[in-house]
Parts: sequence; C-alpha cells; structure tokens
Amino acid sequence: GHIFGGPGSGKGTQCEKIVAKYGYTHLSSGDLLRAEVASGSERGKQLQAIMQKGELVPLDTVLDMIKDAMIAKADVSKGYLIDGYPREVKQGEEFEKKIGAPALLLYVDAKAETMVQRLMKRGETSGRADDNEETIKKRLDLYYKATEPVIAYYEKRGIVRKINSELPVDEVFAIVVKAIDELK
Ligand SMILES: Nc1nc2c(ncn2[C@@H]2O[C@H](COP(=O)(O)OP(=O)(O)OP(=O)(O)O)[C@@H](O)[C@H]2O)c(=O)[nH]1
Ligand SMILES: O=c1ccn([C@@H]2O[C@H](COP(=O)(O)OP(=O)(O)O)[C@@H](O)[C@H]2O)c(=O)[nH]1
Ligand SMILES: [Mg+2]
Repeated sequence: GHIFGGPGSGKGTQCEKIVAKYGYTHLSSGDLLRAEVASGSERGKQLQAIMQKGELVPLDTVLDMIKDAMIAKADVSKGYLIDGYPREVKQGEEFEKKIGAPALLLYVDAKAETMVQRLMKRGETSGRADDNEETIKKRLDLYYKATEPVIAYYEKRGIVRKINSELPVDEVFAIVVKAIDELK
C-alpha cells in the first residue's frame, strides 16, 4: 500500500511502526532521493537543488528509483509500504501503468499549522536542507495544489483510509493497524 499525507504529517513516524509490526518493505521516495544526493553523484547534485527549493523532482526519475528499489527487494518482500508517493495525479497514473494499483492508501491528515510546527521542530535536529521556514511554506503550497488532488483519484476506487494525525502517535497507529487488518 501507499502512505500519503502532507509534509510533516507523520508518514515516516507511522511507517517505522508499521514495518516493526508487519515487516513490510518501506520505500520512501524522499529517502531514496536523499540517498542519491548523499552519494555525491552528478544526478544527486541536480536533485539537491530541486529539493532545497521544495519543488518536485521529475516524475520519471522518482518512479525509476522506486521501481528499482522494489525489484531489488522483490524476492524477500512481504509487501511494500510506499511512503510519500505519488505527489501528483500523473505520478499515480504512471505508477499504475508500470507497477500496479495499490491495495490501500493510508492518508494521514493534519492541519497546516500542525505540520509547520512539527517540521520547524524537526529542523532543529534533522539536518534536512528543506526543514526551514521558507521551504516548508513552499512544500505545503505544493502539497495542497498538486498532491492533495491525488486523494480524489484513489477515492473512486474505495481504497483511501483517512486518519487524523493530530492525535498522539500511538493513537494514530492504533487506527492505522485497524485499517491494515481490515484489508487482510
Ligand atoms: N503529536 C504527534 N507528533 C507527531 C506525529 N507523527 C509525527 N509527529 C512529529 O512530527 C514530526 C514529523 O514527522 P515525520 O514522520 O518525520 O513526518 P513526514 O510526514 O514523514 O514528513 P516528511 O519527511 O517531511 O515527508 C516528527 O518530528 C514527529 O516527532 C503524531 O502522530 N502525533
Ligand atoms: O516523490 C517525491 C518525493 C520527494 N520529492 C522531493 O523531496 C522532498 C522531500 O520529500 P519528503 O517526502 O521527504 O518530505 P515532504 O515533502 O513530505 O516533507 C520534496 O519536497 C521534493 O522536493 C519529490 O520530488 N518527489
Ligand atoms: Mg518523511
């Protein structure tokens, strides 16, 4: 399945707990991109510039990275948990064409104000170049403009489970567990 939500909504936090309980293969598109940046490659340098501005990396680049990572884990995987993807409707369409439809979309939802607060706090220690006020604002704008419409696309298939991530982490996780177990 996919886990979906705005910047700082708690995707990464919930993914860690889901992986510990269910053993799914966690693939975060943001983490894959940051790994490429950390490698110091030419492509990494281009990605770094885009991410620092809070813009979206071209669709094919991200999809290829996810696909390669899925293939690399295919023989040991109990299922995939894809974090922070798709970021726009077109990406969702391409994912379905090249890989397949997700079984579930966990939509962790928090208020804009909450997300900004969490990211500012995370920025004190994360070392992430995009956890600063200016970039956070751009990531949020882009989220509402380009990413949120993805929900409507999947809602038509009845696979969206919306979860209020304003609650404490463990309460959010209890709802996540229910959504996953209902599916099994
Ligand atoms: N109160 C509360 N805080 C949370 C919850 N989930 C995450 N946080 C805090 O919010 C911050 C951001 O959470 P992440 O899990 O990194 O958010 P993310 O959605 O992965 O964000 P990106 O990496 O920017 O995509 C973290 O530093 C957490 O401590 C939650 O359910 N409740
Ligand atoms: O599928 C993706 C995932 C991430 N990004 C880029 O990577 C950054 C960080 O993404 P992440 O999911 O880690 O954090 P979020 O934007 O949700 O705070 C984004 O702002 C984008 O620039 C992207 O372009 N496509
Ligand atoms: Mg994250």
